[in-house]
Amino acid sequence: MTDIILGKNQYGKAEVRVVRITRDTARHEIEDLNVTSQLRGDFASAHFDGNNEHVVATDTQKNTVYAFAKDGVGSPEEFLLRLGRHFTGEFDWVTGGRWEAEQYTWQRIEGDEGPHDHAFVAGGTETRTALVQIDGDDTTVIAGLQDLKVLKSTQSGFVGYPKEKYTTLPETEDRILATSVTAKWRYNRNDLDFNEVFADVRSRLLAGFSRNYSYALQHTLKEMAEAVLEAHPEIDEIRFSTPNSHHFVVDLSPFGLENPNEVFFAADRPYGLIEASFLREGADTDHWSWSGSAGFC
Ligand SMILES: O=c1[nH]c(=O)c2[nH]c(=O)[nH]c2[nH]1
Repeated sequence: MTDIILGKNQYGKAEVRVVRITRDTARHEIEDLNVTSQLRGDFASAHFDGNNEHVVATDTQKNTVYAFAKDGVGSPEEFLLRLGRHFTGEFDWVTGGRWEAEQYTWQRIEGDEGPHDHAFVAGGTETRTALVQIDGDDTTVIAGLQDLKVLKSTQSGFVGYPKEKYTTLPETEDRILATSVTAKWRYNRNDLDFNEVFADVRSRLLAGFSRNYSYALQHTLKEMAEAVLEAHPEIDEIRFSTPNSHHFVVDLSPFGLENPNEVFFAADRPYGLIEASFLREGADTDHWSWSGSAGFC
């Protein structure tokens, strides 16, 4: 018999879809989440002995998500912290875990008499994300957003790159810059008003994107990161994954027409993929809490 030991493992229920309507008044609130709960700890006997006495069923984890939603969500970060503290507090052998959520954006429909009380429209492509990682006494919260589509129609260029035998790209000092931002930022505290900080980070990301001339998407990411890290000492690090959604000027000369950056072909692929992390000086460049977050360098 080959000796086998158990390496890293975690388990739980993935993608629990929960919609919480707060209906204390006629003006309803909606919170729409996709929650994943994964436990880590001593689960060797389940893997080696067929003994499930430590296995808090994934079905139980799913039910806990729905039961906790009865008390309200509040913010995805707080909701995940409640779940994580519950599982690590309730079961001695659960020493940590990973709790992750996406929150979908719903906005009130503008009705005849202003914002509607209980009718909503999906808020475009953007999704808010949250992650809570617990390892023993360490709890780390990472907030984020994905698929936030932004574009500026001028004040962007790309020049000065190496020209060699495979280079055909012409330099430009006036192009469209467009991307779909996926960003995640790591907090150094857990006692925050997460909704308030999220709203402010989002608006600073947009301000950073739009503020200055862009020499490259790389340069603009640094502007966005700086806007966030300067204003939020409770954030140690922000990571980006951003496709450069190329817009090519269409050659209209065959039709005898000029095209001074007015008509573009919006290519969906291939796209440049620009990823970068920015940290407060002295922060941990490889913090353990990023483990399992795919799609970032
Ligand atoms: O903002 C850009 N960054 C690049 O790295 C790059 N490369 C490229 O071909 N175009 C661009 N644009």
